[in-house]
Amino acid sequence: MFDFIEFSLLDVLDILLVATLLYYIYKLLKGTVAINIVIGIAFIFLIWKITQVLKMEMLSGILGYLLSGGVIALIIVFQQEIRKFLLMIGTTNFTNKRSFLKQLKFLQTEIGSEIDTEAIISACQKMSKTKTGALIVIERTNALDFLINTGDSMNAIVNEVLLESIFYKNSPLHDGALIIRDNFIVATRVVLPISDNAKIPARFGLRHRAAIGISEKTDAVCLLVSEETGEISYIKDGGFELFANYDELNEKLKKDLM
Ligand SMILES: Nc1ncnc2c1ncn2[C@@H]1O[C@H](COP(=O)(O)OP(=O)(O)OP(=O)(O)O)[C@@H](O)[C@H]1O
Repeated sequence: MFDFIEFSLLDVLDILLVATLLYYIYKLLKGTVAINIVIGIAFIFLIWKITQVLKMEMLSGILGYLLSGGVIALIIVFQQEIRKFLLMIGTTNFTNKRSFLKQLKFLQTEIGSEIDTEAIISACQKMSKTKTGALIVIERTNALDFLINTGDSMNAIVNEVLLESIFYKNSPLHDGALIIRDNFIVATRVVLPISDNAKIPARFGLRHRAAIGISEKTDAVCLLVSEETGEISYIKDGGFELFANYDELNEKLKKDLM
């Protein structure tokens, strides 16, 4: 019955590539107003295809012109998003040899196997008690080099006291975010992209929006201590990860860094 459907290995590859592309576009646009525009365009595209199949010449012609001429308009409207998308593609595993090797799992190593999560969480606990604001970004497979340039690079092994002193209110390094790669603090005073997700409650300020922003655009995870409330937040994939206690937080972090 389905003899007319020819399906080759290339078609499978084609579908996989389109799915990957759509996934990245979705990841990039998730939570932004741009997603509504994309849904609108996808809808017009669908109607255009239907009108083509039904041979409705006039409507299909109008929609065809609209879609082809709209490409340039789209590039202008989505300038920022296209830039971020290319940046994200350019900084994923394949250009990062170290992460790429880890992805291949030849050595069965874990991305953050050596990261001293206990020291990080313990520092957060202390900063929470003193209501010291902190923003710690932990790199996973997406390289964060493009962010490091916005701050001061550093090369220090993760250490509880060091983390506390960096975020100490009078320290010249306390502002912005700190980046951890493997078990090293590789940058401080980093400026992160701010999320424009309209669903983030108004009580969360720029520190929270910055953590959400970077976790939307890359697969990095963030630990954040609020200066106002002392509350510790764990942010991943553009949202807050809930935890009941510090042991659970440590377990989650270790698992996510595998
Ligand atoms: N784009 C950014 N990248 C990195 N850090 C940022 C960024 N924007 C703000 N911050 C940090 O957040 C601090 C300001 O936090 P703000 O009070 O707006 O945030 P908040 O989410 O309300 O957090 P808190 O509960 O700690 O007040 C700044 O001093 C700076 O250190």
